[in-house]
Amino acid sequence: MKFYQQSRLQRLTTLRQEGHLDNSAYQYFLNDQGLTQERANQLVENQLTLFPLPEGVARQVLVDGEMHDVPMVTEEPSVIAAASNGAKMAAQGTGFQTKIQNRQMIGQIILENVAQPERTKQNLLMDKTHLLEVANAAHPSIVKRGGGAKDLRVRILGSAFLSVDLIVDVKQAMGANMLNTMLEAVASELTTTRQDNCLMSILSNYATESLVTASCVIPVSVFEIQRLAGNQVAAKICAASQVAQLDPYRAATHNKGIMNGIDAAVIASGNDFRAIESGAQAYAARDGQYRGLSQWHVHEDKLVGALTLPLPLGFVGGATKTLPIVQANQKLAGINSAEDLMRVVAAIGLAQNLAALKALVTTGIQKGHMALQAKSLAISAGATTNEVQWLTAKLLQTKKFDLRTAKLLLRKLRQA
Ligand SMILES: CC(C)(COP(=O)([O-])OP(=O)([O-])OC[C@H]1O[C@@H](n2cnc3c(N)ncnc32)[C@H](O)[C@@H]1OP(=O)([O-])[O-])[C@@H](O)C(=O)NCCC(=O)NCCSC(=O)C[C@@](C)(O)CC(=O)[O-]
Ligand SMILES: NC(=O)C1=CN([C@@H]2O[C@H](COP(=O)(O)OP(=O)(O)OC[C@H]3O[C@@H](n4cnc5c(N)ncnc54)[C@H](OP(=O)(O)O)[C@@H]3O)[C@@H](O)[C@H]2O)C=CC1
Repeated sequence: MKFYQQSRLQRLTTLRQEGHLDNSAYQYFLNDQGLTQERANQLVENQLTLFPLPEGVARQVLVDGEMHDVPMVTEEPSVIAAASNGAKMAAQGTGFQTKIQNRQMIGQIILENVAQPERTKQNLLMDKTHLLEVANAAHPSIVKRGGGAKDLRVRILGSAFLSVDLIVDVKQAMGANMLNTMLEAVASELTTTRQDNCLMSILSNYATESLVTASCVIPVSVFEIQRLAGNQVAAKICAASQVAQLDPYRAATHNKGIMNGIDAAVIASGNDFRAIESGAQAYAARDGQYRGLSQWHVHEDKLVGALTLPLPLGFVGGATKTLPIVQANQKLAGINSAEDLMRVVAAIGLAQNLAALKALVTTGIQKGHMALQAKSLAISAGATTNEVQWLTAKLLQTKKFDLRTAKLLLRKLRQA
């Protein structure tokens, strides 16, 4: 029986037997030892309750020669199936190859009312060594870990603003808090010793010093479907990716498909998904036009895809220790560092994109998506656990995926 056809308990047993869950992680998932109300009350303000979301796993995601089971948290049916589908197709070629271009965070101190921007810029740059020392003195523990402030750059914004950009090696953390501490120390130094007008200081989520690329090369024969030859499907996937380079209306949806996978994996990893979303969207508009983050082309008889985006993810810090499930997820995913996480999350984004594009240019999205969405429709219509399977099957038969039809069918079942 396929993994996704098994019951939840069977799936957990399979993962344990295959060695992907150790006993503590297995017990954690089995007994649903989620967040307690007490812990939640310590995490956010005015806490009322917990908001549960389903967590599933995309299986056998081949990244740099290693298989990963990637936990994904999402409310949307078909996302995890699509990620698994994309990963399966990629594994029939090279799997995903990844490259981390850098892993540093950028923070900004904004100066306002700068009378002589170019002169101030040069003065600040001359003071770079001292300012880096001030930054590092504000967070000495990261320096002991081999990280810390590494560079300082200055950009003139408009006629009277300057951005003093601090570049920090944050090691295994996402680094927002440590960066903000450093930035405020440097801002205070600028105000007191140089009388600069500091408007604000905060890290930038446009994390262009934390770029990662995932790519894959897949024989076009993998894409053969019904009447369409593999090379025809591959050509259509390339054409779809080209449209996302030309049209922001299509690019936004193309990128939503990528973020279906990325957000779900990022949430499961306990990272700040708003930070990742904002960085990815800014990067998509980096040359002044908003474009698709991934591109596909055919080379000889292979489909070649690549996705590059900023993924400043943390393996420690943030919610990675405060949400107990994150440690179980890290074990399940076989992730041991921030770099592992960046590679796997980028791969999931490309897998998700491939599955969506293939569906769009062949059967259309509704066939696969609605087959899985029908279950949600059945639940929305009020079906009980015992009725869901019957109603889902009926909806697929009628091919009418609306609430009215679902309610009507359910009423008929109950009257029978
Ligand atoms: C839905 C599928 C996967 C069906 O896929 P399929 O090809 O019709 O079915 P299949 O039975 O041949 O399955 C192929 C593989 O998919 C996986 N798979 C198949 N079913 C399951 C399942 N129940 N649970 C877990 N995994 C599943 C699994 O890996 C399976 O291989 P197998 O293990 O059988 O050898 C396919 O049609 C697909 O990938 N569609 C894309 C769906 C999608 O992208 N959904 C997101 C919502 S739409 C959206 O928000 C984004 C979008 C589309 O707008 C982005 C864009 O426009 O670019
Ligand atoms: N714009 C944004 O995106 C903003 C985001 N945030 C939030 O900030 C949080 C992330 O900030 P972050 O600074 O990462 O998290 P934390 O404040 O949790 O700090 C991480 C800490 O982990 C410790 N640590 C232990 N081992 C390591 C290691 N190997 N490498 C690096 N650090 C290690 C360090 O402390 P020590 O060395 O002292 O042990 C480090 O300061 C998220 O919750 C995010 O939502 C906050 C403000 C703005």
